[in-house]
Amino acid sequence: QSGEVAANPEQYDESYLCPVQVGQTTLNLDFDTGSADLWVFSTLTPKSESTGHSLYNPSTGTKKSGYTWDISYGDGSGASGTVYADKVVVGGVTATSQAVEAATSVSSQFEQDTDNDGLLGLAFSSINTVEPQAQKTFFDSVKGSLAKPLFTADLKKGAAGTYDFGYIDSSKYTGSISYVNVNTANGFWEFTASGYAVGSGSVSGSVGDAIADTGTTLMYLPTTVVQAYYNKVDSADYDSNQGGYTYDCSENLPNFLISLGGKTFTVSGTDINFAPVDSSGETCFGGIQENTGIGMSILGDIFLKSVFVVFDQTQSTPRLGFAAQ
Ligand SMILES: O=C(CN1CCCCC1)Nc1ccc2c(c1)OCO2
Repeated sequence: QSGEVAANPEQYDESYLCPVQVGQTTLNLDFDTGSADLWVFSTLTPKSESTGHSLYNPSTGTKKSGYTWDISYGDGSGASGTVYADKVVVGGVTATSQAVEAATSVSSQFEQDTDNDGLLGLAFSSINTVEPQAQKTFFDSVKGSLAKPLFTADLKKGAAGTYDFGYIDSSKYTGSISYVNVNTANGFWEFTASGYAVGSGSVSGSVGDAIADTGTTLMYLPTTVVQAYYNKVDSADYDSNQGGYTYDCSENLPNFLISLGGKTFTVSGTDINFAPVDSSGETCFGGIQENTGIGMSILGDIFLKSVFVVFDQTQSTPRLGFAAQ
């Protein structure tokens, strides 16, 4: 089988939500290549936490007795609950007995984002949080039945993009796809990014160890790289109250160039201009921030909306393919 699903941006492209049939209900889920749990708001979630969300009703599923899950994300958000097996359909691709993690508790960030009805993890199943037995991601559940064991991400700035499962749609990118090998030891789509440049010119240095993470809004890079970037933005400075680099919204940001698999990709300065820090619209928060404390760089949506990405398990070593879109 193969299929295509829309990826609809929230305000400021904070995250992208995709319609997914879970049991007999369609939910809008955040496809997250940085985690491996498929969890949903449910009729088991306290009403005080689930108002405004679409809810999965586990009555259509088969309860996995004694199974629980509990996930915490890098931004401090999290959720936990119990586990059911049920039908999950994404863009016409069907997992007939997918582990569906029903939330019995969610953190305030999820409670407040009423567009988001849960997450569909697309990292490696080795980091799934279900106890006493880790469960397969949706991709792992359907991989064997896909025309090709791969999926692609084509996210866009302020417009609906797509995730495709089982095929590469050559109309969604330009030029050739350049591939890098993935290290799955940490359960992420992790690879080594090469040189970078600020503004224009030839790339140099090295961004290094990085993950492709559709569930993270921004780009988190080494301090040296981030300082080199904001040195080219006159009004920029690190604002500890905001927890990152801010600048005058009126200032034009330089492009950021990064070399992956021997090909240089350009993230436009307009894409790096993330959002105002408050309703006055005077000061803006940058889409490139420091990776301090994370342990690797994260190429999140700010980067991914500039490229077409292939998450490829056609070979014994998984690969990431990047092309300009
Ligand atoms: O937490 C996430 C992504 N997460 C995906 C699931 C929804 C909530 C956001 N990313 C992240 C990962 C590491 C970080 C970070 C953010 O901020 C600083 O370090």
